[in-house]
Amino acid sequence: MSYVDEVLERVIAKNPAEPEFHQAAKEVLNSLRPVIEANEELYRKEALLERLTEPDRQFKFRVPWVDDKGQVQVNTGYRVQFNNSIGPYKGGLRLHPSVNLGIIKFLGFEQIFKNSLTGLPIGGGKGGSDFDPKGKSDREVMAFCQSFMTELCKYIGADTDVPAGDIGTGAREIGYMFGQFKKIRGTYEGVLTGKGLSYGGSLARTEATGYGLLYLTEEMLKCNGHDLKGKTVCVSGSGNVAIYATQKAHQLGAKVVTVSDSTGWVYDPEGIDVALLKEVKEVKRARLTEYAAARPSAEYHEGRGVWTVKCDVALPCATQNELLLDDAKALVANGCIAVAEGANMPTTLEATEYLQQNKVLFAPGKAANAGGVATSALEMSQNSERLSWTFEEVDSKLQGIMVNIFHNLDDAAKRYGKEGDYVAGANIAGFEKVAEAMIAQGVC
Ligand SMILES: NC(=O)C1=CN([C@@H]2O[C@H](COP(=O)(O)OP(=O)(O)OC[C@H]3O[C@@H](n4cnc5c(N)ncnc54)[C@H](O)[C@@H]3O)[C@@H](O)[C@H]2O)C=CC1
Ligand SMILES: O=C(O)CCC(=O)C(=O)O
Repeated sequence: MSYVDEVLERVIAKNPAEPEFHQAAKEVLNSLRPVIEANEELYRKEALLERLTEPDRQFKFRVPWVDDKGQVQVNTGYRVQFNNSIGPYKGGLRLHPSVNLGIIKFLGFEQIFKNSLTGLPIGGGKGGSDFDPKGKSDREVMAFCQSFMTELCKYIGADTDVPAGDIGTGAREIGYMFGQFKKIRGTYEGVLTGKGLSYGGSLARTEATGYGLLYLTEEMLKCNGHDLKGKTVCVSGSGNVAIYATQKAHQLGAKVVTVSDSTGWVYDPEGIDVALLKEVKEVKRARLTEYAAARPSAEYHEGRGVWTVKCDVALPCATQNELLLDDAKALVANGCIAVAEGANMPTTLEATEYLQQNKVLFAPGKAANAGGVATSALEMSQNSERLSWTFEEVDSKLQGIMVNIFHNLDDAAKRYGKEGDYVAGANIAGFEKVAEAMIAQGVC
């Protein structure tokens, strides 16, 4: 049996009932086969893949808090510190009822390679809780965040592990968590990123994941003889990533015609009105029905359906496994030329394979959405030097990082005879640096 197959079997046996983690491990290890085969003796002796697929450590803890009726509620908190061979653990905190250990492990595993691709010194980690901020009062969210941080603060620090936002964790939640960290630990340090601008946050971090997605997509299209300008784009989701992806797509001359949330989706043939979307989602925290009610050109549909709309470019920006094989077939049938993942692992393995077989340019999330964590690393740099950079300075560094990521993964794919396979390219380019650092640091 090949080394990759042995390790995949081991991952499944050792981590039962964690399908998302199995899926991420399969995607990465299968596409690393040519690299592993070229170095098999060394990697086997080093047990490199066994070490890479086993988190350094994982924390699971009780998060009790009191709701507005005086009732005690109990959630489960997680932090998985996956790999710190190239820098302190770095990765977001997801607050969503679906969160479990397997989901946090898939996200933490992906983060290792994504963070390596940024070219910045950050290792991979992820955390979160099954707490649902939806429908909770600000006081309830604060109570949860304070309780969550009361435990998490034992394991994190500016040079150890630096969490940030993800689904359900935005500026409000980061603020409450930062306040509690400071109160308990008594230090003022860059322990979280995505902070507010008045207390150490970086300009452009809010926009970074969505903007970065478009910078990479534009470069991928350009290098394949296409122009983003004039293209019709379908976006899914309507959170942080989706909003700023839509905004940047419009700035670059494309037209985004869809967005979605967990209950429905909007088709707006005149182009999504970003100011209205921000008002509905960021200010009112309301459903997309409110967007459709205020916008005469928009149609609202219940359920899923974004990928049935004819588009040139598809940007899944909601959550994992939201673009299925049938969706991929519909995109291909409608002439879609590119898919770039704003979310983490939004495309199933079967759908990815179908898109690639049908010559759709496919940029995987660990490359395409790396602008968020890259800008978080820029926030860490600013915190360390006690300075703040301008929006333009951060945005231009972000743009450079995203263009570089594309060329690095394009080169890596070519080096291993997989030209145009950006999934393989991203995994290989991300893996090479981490593998070298792990071997250089000995058995640890
Ligand atoms: N915020 C960031 O900087 C980064 C986020 N990501 C990824 O991007 C994705 C979106 O994250 P954010 O925009 O930050 O979160 P968010 O909480 O701001 O928005 C999430 C969006 O996804 C939608 N959504 C959630 N579950 C859904 C479901 N089952 N079906 C349809 N829609 C659903 C929500 O309605 C919301 O519109 C996630 O996969 C996250 O891991 C990746 C890199 C960085
Ligand atoms: O900004 C960060 O540290 C993490 C962003 C994130 O969670 C991700 O890249 O998926």
